[in-house]
Amino acid sequence: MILRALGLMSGTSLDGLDICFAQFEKQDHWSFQILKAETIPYPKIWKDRLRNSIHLSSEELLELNTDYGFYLGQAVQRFIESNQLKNIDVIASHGHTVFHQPQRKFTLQIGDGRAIKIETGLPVIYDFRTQDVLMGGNGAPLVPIGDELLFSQYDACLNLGGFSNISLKSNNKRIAFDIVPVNIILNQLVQKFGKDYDENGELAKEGKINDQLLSHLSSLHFYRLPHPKSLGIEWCNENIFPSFQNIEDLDLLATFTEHIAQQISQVINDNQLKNILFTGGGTHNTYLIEKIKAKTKGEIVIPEKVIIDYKEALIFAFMGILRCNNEINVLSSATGSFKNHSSGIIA
Ligand SMILES: Nc1ncnc2c1ncn2[C@@H]1O[C@H](COP(=O)(O)OP(=O)(O)OP(=O)(O)O)[C@@H](O)[C@H]1O
Ligand SMILES: CC(=O)N[C@H]1[C@@H]2OC[C@@H](O2)[C@@H](O)[C@@H]1O[C@H](C)C(=O)O
Repeated sequence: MILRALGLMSGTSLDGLDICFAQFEKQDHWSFQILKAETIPYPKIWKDRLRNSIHLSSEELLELNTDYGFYLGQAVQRFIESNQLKNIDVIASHGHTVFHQPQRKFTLQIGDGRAIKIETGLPVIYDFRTQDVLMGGNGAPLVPIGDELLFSQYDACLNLGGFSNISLKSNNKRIAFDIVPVNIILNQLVQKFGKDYDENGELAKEGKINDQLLSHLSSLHFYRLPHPKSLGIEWCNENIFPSFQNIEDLDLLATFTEHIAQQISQVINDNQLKNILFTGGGTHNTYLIEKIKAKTKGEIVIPEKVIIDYKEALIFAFMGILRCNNEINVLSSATGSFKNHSSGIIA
């Protein structure tokens, strides 16, 4: 049986809405094919509205939830029409994360799925994280189910986004954890040069590594903690940015790029990973990738661009398909909930 789904993903960097249209087939195991994928850049108004969402009153937030749902619905309807897509079984929408406090048992991804259904007339699955949080889990990471069922040929899958995270098999269980902040720091450092990101690590290449800062960064407690563990901007504000005083910007870039490469290669080497799939925007940073390759014995697999840029949206599309079949789409070994489950509200 062949099933086709549209996955919608709004990443932490607010560059735009990732849409991935893919088909999935289950024989003895699941396989996929990406048919069309696109990032729709957010207009300034939407970037501002989403960035400001944490400061809204309850009423304003409810209004944003509705407005953003219709925005998503219209964006995906335009995508369907302009690409003349047919035979779509389901739309799976991650939404935009506003709050995420699993310890207090709530997480909020806005963008009402019912509005997407009204705009498109298609079945929609949304709100993938809440059920896991209610079941004692962290509501994240969810992507490991896709790593397990669609990318099992790799020892591990590593994402280089705002933060770097990895999922891998350990004692027959898929575990996942954050490794080190990546673009959330690099992007901030290059702002002084009037850039959004350090293209191919060109600026980092020009700087000199500051050994004292490098050894301070390596000594941070987080890196010695066992999994599961995750990082957030609050951790960077407390532990990373204050150590950047009185050091040249180019040297900071060089040192932090080296730090990222060291932490990632240590995880690869410690877990004796033989082949690791790299995805997420940071995979385009050739200088960073060269550094990681130089420090590891494992094979760093760089897939085609569409997988680098759309793997998360692809996996959300896949989670939608699993949900339609009432199959498990969240792994408790990755999120910490009390059992595997099939999550997402069906609009
Ligand atoms: N050629 C390049 N050189 C260096 N960095 C790049 C390049 N292309 C993209 N990037 C980095 O990738 C980032 C976008 O990555 P991605 O879309 O995976 O982030 P995200 O979706 O916000 O992350 P997350 O998975 O944390 O939500 C850019 O902000 C930039 O830092
Ligand atoms: C709450 C939330 O939106 N978390 C995101 C975020 O962006 C990256 C990281 O933090 C990851 O844990 C998660 O998304 C990915 C897609 C996941 O759940 O696997």
